This record gives sequence, structure tokens and C-alpha cells, in this order.
Amino acid sequence: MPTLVIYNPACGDRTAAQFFSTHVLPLLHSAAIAPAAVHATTHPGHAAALVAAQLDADPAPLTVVLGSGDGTLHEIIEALTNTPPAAVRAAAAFQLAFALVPCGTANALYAALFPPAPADDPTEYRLRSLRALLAAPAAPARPLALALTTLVPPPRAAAPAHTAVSAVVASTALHASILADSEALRASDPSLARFHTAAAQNIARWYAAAATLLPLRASGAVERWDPAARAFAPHPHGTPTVDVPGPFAYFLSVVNVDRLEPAFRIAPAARVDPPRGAALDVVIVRPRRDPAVELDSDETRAAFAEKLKAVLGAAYQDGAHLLLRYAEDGSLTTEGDGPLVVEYVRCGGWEWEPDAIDDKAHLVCADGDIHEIPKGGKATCNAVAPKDENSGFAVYV
Ligand SMILES: Nc1ncnc2c1ncn2[C@@H]1O[C@H](COP(=O)(O)OP(=O)(O)OP(=O)(O)O)[C@@H](O)[C@H]1O
Repeated sequence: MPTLVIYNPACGDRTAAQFFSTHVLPLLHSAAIAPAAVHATTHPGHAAALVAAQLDADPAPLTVVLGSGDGTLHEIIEALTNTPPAAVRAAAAFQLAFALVPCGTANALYAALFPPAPADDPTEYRLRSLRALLAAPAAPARPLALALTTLVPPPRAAAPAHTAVSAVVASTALHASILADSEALRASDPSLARFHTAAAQNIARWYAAAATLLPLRASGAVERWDPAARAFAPHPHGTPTVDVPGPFAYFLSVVNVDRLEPAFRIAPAARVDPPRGAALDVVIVRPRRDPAVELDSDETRAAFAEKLKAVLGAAYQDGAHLLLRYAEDGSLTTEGDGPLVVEYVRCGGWEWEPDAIDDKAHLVCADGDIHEIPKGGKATCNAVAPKDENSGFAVYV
């Protein structure tokens, strides 16, 4: 199987080149793996073009040793899914297996596949996927599910639908707004502090939209997490789709991961109770479930924003946000049997139809890329899995 080595020298703290020359390339050499080529990317889109060129020249199963964050991985997966190289189209299937070397800022997929422990040696920790490649075929690569989000224009619109491809996250509401605003702030604030600025700008916002959850292919139902039983159970309102009226504060789905940063375990069951087949774990917060929310006013939204901050803070406490409930007065508690603050569901997909008047509800985030739903349109997101173990994308774990 040919092996291509690609790293993004500009990602994270910009140390990928040094890490590759000091650790990755010597390790490949000592394992007698001679890469077909070693590339440092020079611009956005470069990694995808390099992989496409390799697959066009030779559509055989390919291994890519990839030094990057989630963004470069996303770029390769989206490009190959939406526009497979001609030779791959002719072969009707391909397998691309990654050995990931985390060099980005968040590295959500890597952190989910290799949850960090305090005792980890930092260098060895970053070499775990590469070591799994070297141990293959004892440990074959693990297939990745994908979330395909189609931005559907209104009926009779001239523009074609666009499909975004995620290997980590597909979101709307707060998460999409933070990503969009932090990108706009990048020029004035290149530090990570821009994410906090963007969060503060959006935390009190509610998003006017209607969502529908689509059933899992495996069970034919939408499932809802029961924190007391620590298990999913069929959603009580499933028929088999579940209508979820807005407004929303938070709406985020993940695929392949239980976390978006090493400690931010927003969808813990994705690891402790992984889905069988293609599935999305969706985390929803809707302000109208809060007994203290009666009127919609600035004060109400400001008070609810504090609760949302507490929810997201609890996600850093080993996924404790799923235990939060409303007391009768709307305060947050982990006692009693009040309504759960977070609705955590597992489903085959979702639809999101924003109200025309709410511009921010039209934003969709796919692995960090921001897309806009055309006015009068909607977003439809579906989980898909490789059709067999010899096709699609996989990661050495
Ligand atoms: N030489 C380059 N210069 C600038 N940008 C590049 C270069 N090569 C790739 N890119 C782009 O850099 C972007 C960010 O890369 P990546 O996601 O790998 O790192 P990150 O943002 O630091 O990490 P994470 O996604 O884990 O937070 C990608 O969208 C990619 O297209």
C-alpha cells in the first residue's frame, strides 16, 4: 500500500515540520516504510490536491501520514467525497487510511480516538496513530462515519444544493455563530482569545428555527440519552421522526468523536456507548424548557445565558452537563426529576429550517467551515458509513 506523508507547517503552534523531521520520518525509516512522497503544504487546499493527484495516478488503497489539525483532514475528506479523482470514480471505491499526527490547535478527532491521560509522554502521545499503522495488520484502520450536510435552496431556486462533509462536527446555533465570528475577528486578534470574544458576543442569542430528527438506520428510531440509566432508549416522541420546535440556544451534532477539545466532552456516550453503524450524537439546548423562561425579554435571555455557560462549563467536567436539570424555579441542579437541561439524542440525521428573519440561524458549521443556508431553504444532515471495510476513510487507532 503506498504511503504519502503530508504535514501542514502553518497549523497549531507551527511545529509540525520539526516534529516530522525529528520523530515521524525517523520512525517510518526504522520501520522500513519508504513514503511515495513527503510534502509540507504551502496553502489551503494543497493537502487535498496532493491526495487527489496520488489517487489519480494510482487508485490503490492509500495510507496518508497526516500532520495537521482537524481542518486539513476535513479539507481532504470533503474534497475527495464531493469530487473523487477520475481514477477513483472508475474504480468505484477506494480506501484512504490515515495515521494522524496531531499538530493543530484542538485536534478533536485525535483526542477522541486517543483520550489523553495526565501520565502520557507528550511525544509518544502524538505518535500513537503512527504506531498503530506500524502494528498493522494486527490493528486494521478504524472506518470513519461522515456527516453530509446539504444546504438545500428553496423550491425553484436556480442555485444547486451544496453538500458539506464533516468527520467531526456539524452544528448550527451558538457553535456555528462562535466559529463564524471568531473567523471574522482573526485579523484583529490572531490569538485563541478571539473564541472567547465570539462566545461572549453570541451566548445570549436564541435561534429561530424548527428541527426534525431522523431515525437511525439500524433501529428505525431516534434515541434519547437517559442519564439515570446511562443508556439510550427510543425517543418517546418518535414516529419515527421527532419534531423539535425552536427557539434554540445550542444545536450541535458530532460524528466519530465524543469531544471537540481534549477536555470538552460534549457527547460522552459516543465513546462509552458507541453507535452501531452511521449515527449522529446531537446535543440540544432549548430555552423554553427552562421553567423560569416565561416572557422573551433581554433580562430573560441574559439570565438564560448564565445557565448555558454553566452547561458548557460542565461539559469540561467529564460530560457532567448531561446530569443538569431544572429545579422548579429554573435554577440548575443535579437532584430531583426536573426537566433535563440538555437534550442528548442519537439519530440518523437532522433537518434544520431557519426562520427567514433570523440571519444567524442560517449559519451551519461543518468541521470549522461556515456555510449559510440560502434564504427560504434548509439544511439536511445525514450520517453515512463506509459500505465495507475496504472503502471510505479510516484512521489507524
Ligand atoms: N501552508 C499553509 N499556510 C496556511 N494555511 C494552510 C497551509 N496549509 C494548509 N493550510 C490550511 O490551514 C487550515 C488550518 O489547518 P488545521 O485545521 O490543520 O490546523 P488548526 O486550525 O491549527 O487545528 P484544529 O483544526 O485542530 O483546530 C486548513 O484549513 C488548511 O487548509
